[in-house]
Amino acid sequence: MAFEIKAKIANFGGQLLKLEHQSTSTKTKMALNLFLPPTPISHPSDKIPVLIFLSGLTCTGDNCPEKGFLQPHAVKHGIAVVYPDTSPRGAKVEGEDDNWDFGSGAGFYVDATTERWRNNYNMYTYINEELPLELFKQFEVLDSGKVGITGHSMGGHGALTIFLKNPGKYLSVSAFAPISNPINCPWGQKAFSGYFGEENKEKWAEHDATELVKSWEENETLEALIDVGTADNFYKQGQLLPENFKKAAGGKGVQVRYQEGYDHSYFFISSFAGDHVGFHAKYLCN
Ligand SMILES: N[C@@H](CCC(=O)N[C@@H](CS)C(=O)NCC(=O)O)C(=O)O
Repeated sequence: MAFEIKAKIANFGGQLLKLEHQSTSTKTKMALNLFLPPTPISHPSDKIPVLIFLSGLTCTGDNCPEKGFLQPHAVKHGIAVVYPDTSPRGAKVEGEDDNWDFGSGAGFYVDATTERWRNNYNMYTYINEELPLELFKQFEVLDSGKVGITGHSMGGHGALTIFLKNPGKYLSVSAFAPISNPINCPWGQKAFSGYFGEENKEKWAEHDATELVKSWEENETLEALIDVGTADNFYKQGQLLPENFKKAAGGKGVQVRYQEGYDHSYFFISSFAGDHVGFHAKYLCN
């Protein structure tokens, strides 16, 4: 459904709109932030390209605009940034608030198939279909043909899988410390067991970037940009496994950069936000 504009906040010369709407995918109210760069815009279509940023575990759509700061770089390139939430909230699913890495704040950008979760936990459809449809309907200035996707950690997993599952729909993809091979890490195994069931391994593979990239044939190239900090404890614990993704991608052009001394936090994201927005601008702004 249409968005209610709860607030407009001046930010880096543009405006951060705090939006809320009723979602048919999650059957809950969903909050998000939309950052609009200042006009005039100078893109061939006269519309504003869009970059979707998917956040990680425990986050809402507020963490990144408040601490990740993609906005000044988006202003430089004339790009809008969408910061959605990471799960439904208040769906009243039994146990949804019991874990920080499963349930609320941890929707994993999948459509759940298990009885308990499937009514509300449909973040794949929400992000990939409902949200853009509603945004392009209400904000006609946004360019529906110029959309890129990025994200952090669980959101990096969301960005990579949503990009790979929809060839041609998104023009660019990047990720900060993504969960790159969820079927082989504790976070992913816990989430996929809950959302798909322990036995449904076929479904698990459908939402695993490392599995998906093996069959990626779009021109045989995949110019993804991935950054991972070498001091990231989740990387050290084997939750992220970017090396598995890189290996599975073979010579397809995936760039994985290991950033010396950086951890998993938004200090890391803000440090490389400019590189990522610039990377997307190459594909979105021509
Ligand atoms: N709460 C977790 C940490 C979760 C965490 O680090 N989440 C990341 C995303 S995977 C994050 O960005 N958290 C929010 C923040 O730092 O603003 C813990 O206690 O280990």
